Amino acid sequence: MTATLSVRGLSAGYGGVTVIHDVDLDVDTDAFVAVVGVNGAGKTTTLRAIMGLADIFGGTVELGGESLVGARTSDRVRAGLALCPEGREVFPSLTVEENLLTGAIAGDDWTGRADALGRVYELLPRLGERRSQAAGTMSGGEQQQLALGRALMSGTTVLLVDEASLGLAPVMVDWVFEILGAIHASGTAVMAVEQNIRISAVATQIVVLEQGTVTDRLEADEVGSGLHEAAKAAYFGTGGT
Ligand SMILES: Nc1ncnc2c1ncn2[C@@H]1O[C@H](COP(=O)(O)OP(=O)(O)OP(=O)(O)O)[C@@H](O)[C@H]1O
Repeated sequence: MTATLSVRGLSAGYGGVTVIHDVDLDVDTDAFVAVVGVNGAGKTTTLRAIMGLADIFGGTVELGGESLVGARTSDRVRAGLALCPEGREVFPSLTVEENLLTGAIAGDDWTGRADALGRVYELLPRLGERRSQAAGTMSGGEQQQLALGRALMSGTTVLLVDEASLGLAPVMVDWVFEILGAIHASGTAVMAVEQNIRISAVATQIVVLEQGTVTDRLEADEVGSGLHEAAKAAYFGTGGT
C-alpha cells in the first residue's frame, strides 16, 4: 500500500530544544494511525512539525511523493494535510457554518466552498442540523465534531487529529471516535494522537511515542491484547505490566 504521508528521521522542537527525535511514520491512503503516548511524549509536537508549525532540526515529510521540506503551512494545507487542534479552538460566537467556512482554502470560490460544506454535512449530519447555532452553545462532543468538520473543509487527504477525546465524558469519547471512524471509512486517511486507549476500536495501526521517540508499532491484526500491552507501556512506562 502506498504511504501517502511519509515522515523520515523527523527531529523538531522549539527554540533550540529538540522535543522529537528521528521519528519515522507512514500513513497509507487507507490507514487510520493512532499515535499513543503520555503527557509530554511529543505527540502535539509531531503533528505541529508535520504541519510546519514547529522548528525542524532534521528529517523529511512527503505527501503523495512530493517533499514538503521548507513548505509553508498554507501550502501543506493546499497539498491535502489538515490539523484538528487540541482543545478544538472553535470560534464560540460564530455559527457552526461560519466556523466551517474558516476551514475552507482562502481564495476558493463560493462553489468550491459550498461543495466542501455539502461534503461535511453529508458526513457529519449533526453539523448540518446545527448550522445556524453559535458554536459556543454546543456540547464539548459537538464542538469536537465541528473542529473535525472544519479541518475537512480544505480537500483533506490526510487528517491530523490532536487528542479529540480531551475533556470529554466516556460516552462522548466513544461517539467522537465513531466519528473519526466514519471519516476514515469515507476515504480520508487519519493520523490521530491520543492518550485514550479506546481509539483502538477504530484505528488500523498503533504507534507508541515515548520521550519524543517511536518505541513500538502494531498493525491492525496485532491489535487486541497486543494493543493493550503497548498502550499500558505508553501510559505507565512499564513495558506493559
Ligand atoms: N511552544 C513550546 N515551546 C517550548 N516547549 C514546548 C512547546 N510546546 C511543547 N513544548 C515541550 O515539548 C515537550 C512535548 O510536548 P508536546 O505537547 O508535544 O507533548 P504531548 O505528548 O502532546 O503532550 P500532551 O498530551 O500534554 O499534550 C514538552 O516537554 C513541552 O513542555
